[in-house]
Amino acid sequence: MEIDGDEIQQININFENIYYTVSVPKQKEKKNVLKGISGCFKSGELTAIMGPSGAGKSSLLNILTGFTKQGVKGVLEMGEKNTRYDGQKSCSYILQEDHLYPFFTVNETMTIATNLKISDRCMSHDEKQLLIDQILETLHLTYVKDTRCGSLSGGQKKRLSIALELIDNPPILFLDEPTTGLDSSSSTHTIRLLHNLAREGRTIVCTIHQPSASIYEMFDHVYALAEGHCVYQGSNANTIPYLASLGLQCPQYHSAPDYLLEVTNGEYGNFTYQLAKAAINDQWRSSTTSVYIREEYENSLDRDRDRIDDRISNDTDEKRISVYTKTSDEMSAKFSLKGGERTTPSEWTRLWVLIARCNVLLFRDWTVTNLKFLLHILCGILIGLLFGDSGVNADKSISNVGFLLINGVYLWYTTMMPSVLRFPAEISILKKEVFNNWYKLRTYYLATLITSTPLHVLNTSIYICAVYFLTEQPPDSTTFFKVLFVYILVTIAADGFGILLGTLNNPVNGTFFAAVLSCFMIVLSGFLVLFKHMPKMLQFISDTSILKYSLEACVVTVYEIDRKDLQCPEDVLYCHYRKPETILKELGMENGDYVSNVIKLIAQLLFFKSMCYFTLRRRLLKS
Ligand SMILES: Nc1ncnc2c1ncn2[C@@H]1O[C@H](COP(=O)(O)OP(=O)(O)OP(=O)(O)O)[C@@H](O)[C@H]1O
Repeated sequence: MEIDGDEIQQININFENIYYTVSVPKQKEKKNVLKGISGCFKSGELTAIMGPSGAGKSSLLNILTGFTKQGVKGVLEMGEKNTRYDGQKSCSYILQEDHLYPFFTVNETMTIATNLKISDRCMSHDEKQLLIDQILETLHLTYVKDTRCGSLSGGQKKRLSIALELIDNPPILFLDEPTTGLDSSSSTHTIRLLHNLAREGRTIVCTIHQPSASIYEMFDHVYALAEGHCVYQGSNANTIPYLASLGLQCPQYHSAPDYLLEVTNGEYGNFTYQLAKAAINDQWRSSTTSVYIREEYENSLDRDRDRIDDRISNDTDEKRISVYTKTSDEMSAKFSLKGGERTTPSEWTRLWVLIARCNVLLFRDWTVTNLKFLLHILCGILIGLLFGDSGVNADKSISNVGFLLINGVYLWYTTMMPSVLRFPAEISILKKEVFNNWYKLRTYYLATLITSTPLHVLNTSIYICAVYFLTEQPPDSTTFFKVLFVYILVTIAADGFGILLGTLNNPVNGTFFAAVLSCFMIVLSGFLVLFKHMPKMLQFISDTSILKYSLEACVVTVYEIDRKDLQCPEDVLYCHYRKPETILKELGMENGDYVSNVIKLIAQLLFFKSMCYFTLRRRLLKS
């Protein structure tokens, strides 16, 4: 099978006078995180953004990727001068943590990503599989192709995260601390891989905390930050000569990255200002600089001169070429099947891919589906047995109203609580995928709605079937389906309410607010405190309780005016609630109407669901 080769677009990133300020709570003055830094990250080079903790590395990366826009001033250009910067469209951002679904295998994860990124019109299924196989081979992941992501090692997860972003062959790759959490051999492997990918013409930029000397040597360009200033921009080999030019002689047995970090950390005094001034000069990036330095420092100590010379000769292009030629050739041979003009699938196609992914996830994560089924059946039987024949027994009518409320409360809680925790857990994956243009947020949200709704209907039906018949509610199908419909609406609304709280708060606060607000909803449902007994000025609050509408809709359905009298047990002398209308009057629901309550339920449900989308969007932008 032959697919035309795909040229990698060569894009340089230029930035000038980047200032980034943030507001700090309880402080009048804004904090200057980046203080007018400039630089150029070239295609075909692997760039390291280095510096001590808090220097502004992540802030710079977030600005370059387009993640951070607020509080940023300066010029960012991509490619030719004056080209409009649209980092988000041309780059992929690989975050520090590897956010992968643990229930999918490596091959499945790659297939889903390929289907989301490449249209079927430009690549057949077999061609996509070939592309996946090649990327996996290049990243040494073929042997774990059928392993679930949850069982991968840290290094394998990192390589898979890179593999996922290589599918659409982005010209720019940003990585936030790609070696964090990896052992030294995995770290070296990952950086070597990035180096090779850069050699194909990509612009690869990563932040790195404290690279070893061998890792440092693989970076073509080093951009060091300290206190928001650029304190060095140049090749790895020029680091020591650069510092020496400012009188900072690297001690014997110190590696260049260690010494650079020590200097930027202020271990030899505060040189930030001098370094920032000297770093404006970008002569340190070119290999010719090395020759210049050799002359410049001819008079330095023999030991230092030897080291400088060693560094310079190590960095000659000749050496680089001899080391990487083989790998580059291998890589280009492998990537010759990357595909010609690639088009992205429509959002409609992506929707189906996401629906399929959500469905598989639901069935693989047995705690979400099987356990819920089982619990609904067990709880349905238990609650049904507890309330016994309350549906027909006139002596148990008050218990039966309690039963109609308890059903709503049970379904509300069991649906809302997992939903509060669901999106905080998924937000990182969502953030990564939406930002890297896998799909739009609305497509994802629609897919989750489409997948979760049938599950809510099924769970509610299982529970209601058990309790309805065990408690001997009216046996006609119309009443059954009317009651079932009300509880389905409660369940779907609970899901929306949970997601809303989950996206507005962190999980701890989310569950706290969910519990407190639900308690109020129960109290305001019109059963524990009758509506007529509520203070007049507070009656309107009960309108916010979704459980009030569900209870009223169920009570007016079960105790409709023309229902026959309820049975009074022989051993009971007097049954006050024998006539259904007595119950309705007692609860103040004699004028209650099923349809209007259902409309209010639907309105609340739609409100929660649409608010969820906006809060999710806000949360995504904020994080
Ligand atoms: N949104 C923000 N609000 C307040 N302070 C911020 C914000 N963003 C960054 N900062 C501050 O700016 C400084 C630089 O942060 P940044 O995360 O860029 O540093 P870093 O070099 O990546 O550090 P590390 O290596 O520890 O991750 C820190 O002091 C941080 O507290």
